[in-house]
Amino acid sequence: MIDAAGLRKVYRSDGRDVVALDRVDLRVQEGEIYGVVGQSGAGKSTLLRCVNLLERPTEGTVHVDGAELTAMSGARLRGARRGIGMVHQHFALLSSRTVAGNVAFPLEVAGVTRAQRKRRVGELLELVGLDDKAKMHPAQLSGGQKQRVGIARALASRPRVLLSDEATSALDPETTRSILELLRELNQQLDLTILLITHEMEVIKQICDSAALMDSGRFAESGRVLDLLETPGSRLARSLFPLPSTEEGDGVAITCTRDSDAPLMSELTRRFDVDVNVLGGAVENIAGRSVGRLNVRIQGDKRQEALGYLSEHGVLVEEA
Ligand SMILES: Nc1ncnc2c1ncn2[C@@H]1O[C@H](COP(=O)(O)OP(=O)(O)OP(=O)(O)O)[C@@H](O)[C@H]1O
Repeated sequence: MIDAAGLRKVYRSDGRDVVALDRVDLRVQEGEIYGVVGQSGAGKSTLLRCVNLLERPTEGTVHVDGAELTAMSGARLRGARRGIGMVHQHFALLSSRTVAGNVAFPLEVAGVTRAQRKRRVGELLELVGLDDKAKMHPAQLSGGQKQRVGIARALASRPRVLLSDEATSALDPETTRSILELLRELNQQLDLTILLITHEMEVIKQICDSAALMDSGRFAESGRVLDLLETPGSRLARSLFPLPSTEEGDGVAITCTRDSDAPLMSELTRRFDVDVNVLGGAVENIAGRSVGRLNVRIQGDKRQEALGYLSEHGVLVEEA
């Protein structure tokens, strides 16, 4: 759905070049939620702005829904952009307009008739759970409600793709969760493809199917979240699901991302006559799946065979 290839963006600042994007390849499949996470200055906002051509990349191409945006300009580009909604960290609402007036704004710009606007605004406010707030002004709303207005406005022209620029960064944890749940519902109900940027691992954990870790204008890692969790040494996996640290130096970290019918631990002790000691760990819901990460100590003559057995059964085994 989104295919950006070889994206480079160089800004000229104070007489020197700043490379904000350094040959980034991004592929977001139709219907998925893709999160880009990284520290401040990593290039996340630049990437998002290059995807909808608010910023023209210095090099590289961007295709969205099969159309090459980098080959367009003027009215054609503005038309293509209607298929891409955007939500902002600080909501970007018009304070003089009501909630309904804010949501109607892009429809007015697009020349939609008054009757159609009214119907569409009603549908959109219902979709985001604000049908009783139509006549209020942004100043009368909570942060979460403002973001719901921002989301409704972004969906006004029925885009197939939604870009989210730190949509939950200004919100408290509980409101963040409810906005993320809303995004997940919209993704499923409307088959909406979502590309979001964030600096919060929780966002990736809660709703993303795929993710990339951005560092100095590049993707240090990218892929399906569950695949990354099964990738030895993945930084993203470690940040997503850190293992509780233990005093023991000989622990083995094991990560299990699939449901297993086999009682693996008791099988280990039976088959290989090893002692298994759980030093710490947790089970969390990540990308819609229960993922377990344990720090264990396995002792016995057949320790290596036991670890091999775990690997054969799809468990990621990382020795200290
Ligand atoms: N218009 C600009 N002119 C010059 N340099 C810029 C411009 N916009 C961004 N940069 C630089 O490009 C780099 C990437 O910035 P960008 O805003 O994309 O990072 P980010 O990961 O989104 O950071 P943050 O989370 O703080 O918004 C930074 O070094 C930044 O200073």
